[in-house]
Amino acid sequence: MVIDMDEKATLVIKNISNLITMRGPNRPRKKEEMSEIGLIKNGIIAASKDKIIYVGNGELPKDIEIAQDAKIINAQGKTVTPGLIDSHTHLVHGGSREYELFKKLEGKSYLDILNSGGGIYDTVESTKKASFEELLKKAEKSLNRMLSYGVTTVEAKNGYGLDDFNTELKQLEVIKELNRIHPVDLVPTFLGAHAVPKKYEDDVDKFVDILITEMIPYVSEKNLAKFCDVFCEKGVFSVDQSRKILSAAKERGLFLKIHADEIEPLGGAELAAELGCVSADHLVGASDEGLKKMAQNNVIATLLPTTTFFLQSEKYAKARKMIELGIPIALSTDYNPGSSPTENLQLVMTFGALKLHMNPREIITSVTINAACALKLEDKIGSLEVAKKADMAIFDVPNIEYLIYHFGVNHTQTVIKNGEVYDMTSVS
Ligand SMILES: N=CN[C@@H](CCC(=O)O)C(=O)O
Ligand SMILES: [Zn+2]
Repeated sequence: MVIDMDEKATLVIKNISNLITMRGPNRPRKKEEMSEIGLIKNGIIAASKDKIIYVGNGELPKDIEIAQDAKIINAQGKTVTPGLIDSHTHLVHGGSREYELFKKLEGKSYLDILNSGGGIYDTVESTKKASFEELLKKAEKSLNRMLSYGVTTVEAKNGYGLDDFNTELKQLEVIKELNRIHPVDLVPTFLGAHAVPKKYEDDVDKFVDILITEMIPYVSEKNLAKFCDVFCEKGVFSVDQSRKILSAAKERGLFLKIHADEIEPLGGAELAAELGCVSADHLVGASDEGLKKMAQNNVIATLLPTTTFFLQSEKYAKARKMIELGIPIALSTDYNPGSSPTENLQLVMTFGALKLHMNPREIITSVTINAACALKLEDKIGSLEVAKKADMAIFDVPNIEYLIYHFGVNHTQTVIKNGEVYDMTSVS
């Protein structure tokens, strides 16, 4: 192991029964690489403030000095992983949509509800009404919950203002403020094209034009987002409209994501490949041709199995086929008030096994290094290696298989974010 000897250790985690390092290249892992998790038995890891300075097994080398006030954690019987990364969320929104669940149970589909003016439009109304402070407090509560599940970095989208640009900006400002005050790092995504505003129903191209000429230039100038995203779906934004929006964002220096083929096979996967999107998300209906193109163009597939579950769809994304084709996979909660009202990434990992038939090592890869790649943060996070951020989760489980198997509960014992220690035993 490489050692950085200039810094004193301020945190040492020792006797780690299973240390999952995810060491390896800082790029998306695919095929068999997705099963290489860099497991160290009886591991030890040291950090100096917010950076990792040693990763190995047994004892620390003699030449690493331990600071007098260093925190020493004994992780005998525990499993340590890189801090988990939730790379697709709609964290900031007003209200909730519990009534919609029961409409779905009566047989209404997600798109039926949306097209009859409910769904996303309902959350748009609640988000418009909510003050900055109210949105901040609500999102902060969710972020605390995410941290408690071992999550240390979260992507967050706007998208509940639509043509009301001030509401979209309010959400992006909430994300910015949370990033400042909360230990979890947030990555902002501009999702102005989340649904067609009622006012532009008969002239969607007019709204696309506003996105391209007004909203995207403003967001990029003010540095309010790192990514741009579009809900490319039948009855929402077409492939052509999505292409226009994403191309304009790319020209302005934003990285691209796309909600692609969530329900219908529209050609979103093909578009992601054509435009060089960093990730294409959902993909339940993606065509085989689209998947092949994604593999050829190194587009990450962000899969959201709790959404498919909550929408009661029988068909899940074809994760095994994607892995076989060489598409790197990330797994995420898609936390949102309509189709995935959960902050629990550990639950998503269980669904990765039960519904996507991924093995435990592939699942860990999908919520660490591949999720880091989906946020273009692979140089800083996603694996436990010298010089990377001291972001880690200590789970009270004997192995990663157990973490996935004993489901619906929180296994986190401690979260380390930027070298700071957060005890989670009281919240689990
Ligand atoms: N599909 C579009 N957007 C979200 C759902 C948002 C909502 O229903 O509020 C998703 O990723 O599932
Ligand atoms: Zn989404």
